[in-house]
Amino acid sequence: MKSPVRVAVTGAAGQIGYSLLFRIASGEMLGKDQPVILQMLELPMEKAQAALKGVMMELEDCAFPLLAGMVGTDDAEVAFKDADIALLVGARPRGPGMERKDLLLENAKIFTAQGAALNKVASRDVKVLVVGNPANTNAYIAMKSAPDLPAKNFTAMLRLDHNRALSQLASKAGVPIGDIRKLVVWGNHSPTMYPDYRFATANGESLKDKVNDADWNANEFIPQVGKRGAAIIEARGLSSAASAANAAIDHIRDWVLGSNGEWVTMGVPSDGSYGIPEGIIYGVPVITEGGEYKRVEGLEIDAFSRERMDRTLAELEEEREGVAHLL
Ligand SMILES: NC(=O)c1ccc[n+]([C@@H]2O[C@H](COP(=O)([O-])OP(=O)(O)OC[C@H]3O[C@@H](n4cnc5c(N)ncnc54)[C@H](O)[C@@H]3O)[C@@H](O)[C@H]2O)c1
Ligand SMILES: O=C(O)C[C@H](O)C(=O)O
Repeated sequence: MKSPVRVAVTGAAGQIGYSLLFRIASGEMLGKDQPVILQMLELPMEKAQAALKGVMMELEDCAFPLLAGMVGTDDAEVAFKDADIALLVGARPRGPGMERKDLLLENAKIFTAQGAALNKVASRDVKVLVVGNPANTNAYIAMKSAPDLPAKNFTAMLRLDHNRALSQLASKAGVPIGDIRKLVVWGNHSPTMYPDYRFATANGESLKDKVNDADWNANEFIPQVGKRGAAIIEARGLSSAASAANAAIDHIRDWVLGSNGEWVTMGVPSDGSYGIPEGIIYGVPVITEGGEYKRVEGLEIDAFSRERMDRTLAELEEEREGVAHLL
């Protein structure tokens, strides 16, 4: 039997938490042979703590053989103690009509405090995934607030965007989702993101050549993927939860267990490649192996792509400026 992995989840009693925790405990994230200890953080408020207690009762009632322990707390240093993986979900979500920018300052404070707590008590190898919005900039804040941890350990979730793009492309090209390779979503998890299917293939065939529709790309695919979060909020009255939890599972599973040579999108601190200034947390194509991610390098960036990539970068730089006084 493997020794248990400590998985911290913040916002554990929220919508995403409720879709996420049970799948982690059942082995869908780290494997059916990997015991986990769930370390769950919620706000120090009676209602949030009561809801967390209820979630823990339900976890108990599932009798998951892989669930080797549980901690429920309102103290980040307890939740992050020796954590191997930290899923930073807890933050205020957007409501109808709100832009991600509206959340920036409100949620930023959470990530300075949680970055500092991770810095103090988490495993030095902790893998951090920020889901709470604005996810890229929150990951940047947490990374900057944790100077003793390697910057590469901090990532933001663009996997939901990647998965959304996969579905849309599969439907347009008339190919099974599982056949699609080499898709990427560049940049910020916001409407400026750039889903890029120029390199995508299905069974070796170029999907750009197959689809051959620049108008669809510019006027349907890119905006629809970018605005999908708002469309879900409009339809549900609540932001996406099950699909977000699913993407978080995909992101961590691939990071830990490997992507078998396939491209996946992760928001990671830039190394300066592709004209993205170092340190900015930007969605890029990566291949994961042995618990590490490696950027796909040397892709050609044409003029259309450059313009899109610079636009989403400009937004990230603006967000970074907006929180500079907190760091
Ligand atoms: N990156 C993505 O693709 C993506 C997708 C969907 C949602 N999101 C974001 O994820 C976040 C959570 O969404 P949700 O629908 O679960 O929201 P929710 O309101 O249902 O749950 C959030 C939970 O976090 C808790 N919380 C708030 N501040 C906290 C703190 N400082 N420490 C611990 N817990 C805290 C709240 O009490 C609440 O239970 C939102 O910011 C949302 O916008 C991101
Ligand atoms: O769009 C939102 O605010 C929620 C989430 O980020 C999403 O993309 O569904």
